[in-house]
Amino acid sequence: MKSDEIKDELKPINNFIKQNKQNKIVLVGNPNVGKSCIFNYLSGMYVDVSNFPGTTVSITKGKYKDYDVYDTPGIYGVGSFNDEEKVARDIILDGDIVINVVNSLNLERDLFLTLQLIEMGKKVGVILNFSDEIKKRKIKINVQELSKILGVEIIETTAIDKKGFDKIDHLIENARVGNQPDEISSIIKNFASQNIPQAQALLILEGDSNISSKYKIEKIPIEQRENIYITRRNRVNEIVSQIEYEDSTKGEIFNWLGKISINPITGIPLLVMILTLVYFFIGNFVSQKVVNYTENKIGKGIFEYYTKSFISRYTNTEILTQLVDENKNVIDEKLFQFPDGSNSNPKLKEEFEKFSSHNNSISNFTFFNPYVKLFFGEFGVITMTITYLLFLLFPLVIGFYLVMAFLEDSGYLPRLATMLDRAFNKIGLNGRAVIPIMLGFGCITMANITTRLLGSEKEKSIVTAILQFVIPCSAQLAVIAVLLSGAGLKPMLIFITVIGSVLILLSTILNKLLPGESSPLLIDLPIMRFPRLSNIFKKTFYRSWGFMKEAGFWFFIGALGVGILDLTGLLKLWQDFLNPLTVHWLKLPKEASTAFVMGMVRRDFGAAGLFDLKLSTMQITVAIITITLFVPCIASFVVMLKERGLKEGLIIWLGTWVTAFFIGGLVAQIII
Ligand SMILES: Nc1nc2c(ncn2[C@@H]2O[C@H](COP(=O)(O)OP(=O)(O)OP(=O)(O)O)[C@@H](O)[C@H]2O)c(=O)[nH]1
Ligand SMILES: [Mg+2]
Repeated sequence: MKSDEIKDELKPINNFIKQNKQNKIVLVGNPNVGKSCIFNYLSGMYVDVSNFPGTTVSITKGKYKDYDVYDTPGIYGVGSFNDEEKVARDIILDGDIVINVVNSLNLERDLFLTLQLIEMGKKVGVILNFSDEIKKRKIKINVQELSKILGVEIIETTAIDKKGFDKIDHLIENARVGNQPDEISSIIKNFASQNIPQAQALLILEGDSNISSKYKIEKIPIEQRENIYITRRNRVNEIVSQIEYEDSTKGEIFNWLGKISINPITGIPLLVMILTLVYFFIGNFVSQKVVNYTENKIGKGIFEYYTKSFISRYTNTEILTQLVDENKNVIDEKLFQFPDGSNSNPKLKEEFEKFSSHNNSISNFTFFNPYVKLFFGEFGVITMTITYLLFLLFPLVIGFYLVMAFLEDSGYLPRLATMLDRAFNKIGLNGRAVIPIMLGFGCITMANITTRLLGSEKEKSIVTAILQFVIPCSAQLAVIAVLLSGAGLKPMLIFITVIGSVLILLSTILNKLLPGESSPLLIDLPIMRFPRLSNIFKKTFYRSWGFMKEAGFWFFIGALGVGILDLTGLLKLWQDFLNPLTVHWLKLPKEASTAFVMGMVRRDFGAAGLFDLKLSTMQITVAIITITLFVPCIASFVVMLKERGLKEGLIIWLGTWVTAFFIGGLVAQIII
């Protein structure tokens, strides 16, 4: 039906409404929520009821006691986007009482309209329909609390069985103007002086051109409308998380957790607690126990040992094998030299194999041929990369995705995003950015890829920069924690202050400089519950595998790149260039620059290289600041180039070098 036809069709209704002094009740709701079922009951008339959204496309009028009752087409909002909306809008504006029918299963969706009706200043009563369905699904809605929050009367019904219909009279008699959110009422007040009723004023603000032209108001900027929508959407999320939960003791506890997780005052301490638990799981269990085993026993002890032994048969090799006790003290060691490969000296080879077959033996292979070294040496493209990828990174990535899937499916992550949304808005992001940033504490490469879920290019750029500059990955965090552990509180405070300031400065500047808009947080808040484990495992598996498939190759490319830099002497040159800066500006021993350059291969190498140096407390502080700010590991650099393009990637990369040395040096000049 075209809108003109509808207008024509409405004329008689409008005329009729004007003549009629009786109270007008309008049934309003999203499509397929049971309005016509209720209308049929009230009016005793038959209106087509079907399980297909959009069954009612025009207005039907009936009588109930002294009231005129109108059935309207299903709408998602009062406005003028389509014909159904226009028809419904006119009737709503004219009605005395709005009975808003809501599908209890779809509160996140339906309450959006409820809030709008209340904000219009209409007398509203709410029917929560589909009670049978929510009972089946063991969902509970705290109706009293919802009624208190909205400030209107609410009843529960099952329209197909006419259950709860005995309370409809009570609902009609008690329909009233609900609670008005401050944000909206203050904007609407401006219109009051122009004699525009509240409902019309709201619609004008929401960009309804029919109404604004009627009142001769100029076009309202689009931001205004978006602002209202976002505020309303966020309010719906907050409300739903407060009143909906699983019908069990467990459900009530989870509902309570959901409630406190969304309010910053209780949510931040809860976040700290959750992060502590995550730290114990990832930091203690996965990266200490699991990775220790996979990296040292399987990666180095089996994979690298056999690969290198095999290679050593054919090329000039020196092997230092040490036997160690539980405390890693060397109890015995032997040096085996095979200038022509071990195959040419079977006796010594046998001796080596026997000696190194001890349980607690560690063998260090030195290859002299530069190409063999490039692929199989200490930082060999094949040996190190495979150990690193499969036996260190893979378990860690699984651990991180597991935690994220758990937080996501329990309903916590969307609430965290909602809670942090306001703070993130200040730096040009929305709450969703919390996901890549949290993943960054695991692996920056993994987080780089996850920036794809952000809404706009601007957000992607800002988060990528934050990840590269200020977020230490888990490998680095471990080293930072060790370095800080003996150093006391002061270095830690300096570290956090400096890194925090860089974070705020960086994101504020980028938010100002980068063109484009950040997208609003449109997120549905699911019920808080204990997640289904099978779902979590499935998610974790697909994500981890997907990551390895996507990023694995780039780790090889990165390692090859650094290997070639090393072979050609460029790495040394770079190190020599950094030496004076390190000594005079950062006030660190010159060997620290080796640690920095090694940080390009793997960020933790960089930090680990610092263990061997004798550093004062303040030098430690400078070193960990520099290393945190400093270039990402080569794999994350390559993946960043792929995600963000050559230009942006290189700018960020160079930016991190300059910032790291500038800020690190500045701190050094002040505190050392
Ligand atoms: N299980 C269950 N089904 C219901 C309930 N109320 C309505 N239905 C079913 O939901 C479908 C839609 O009902 P309608 O009354 O046509 O909904 P409506 O809001 O008028 O729909 P539109 O006119 O399309 O916007 C029908 O199949 C009804 O049988 C309820 O309380 N429980
Ligand atoms: Mg209908």
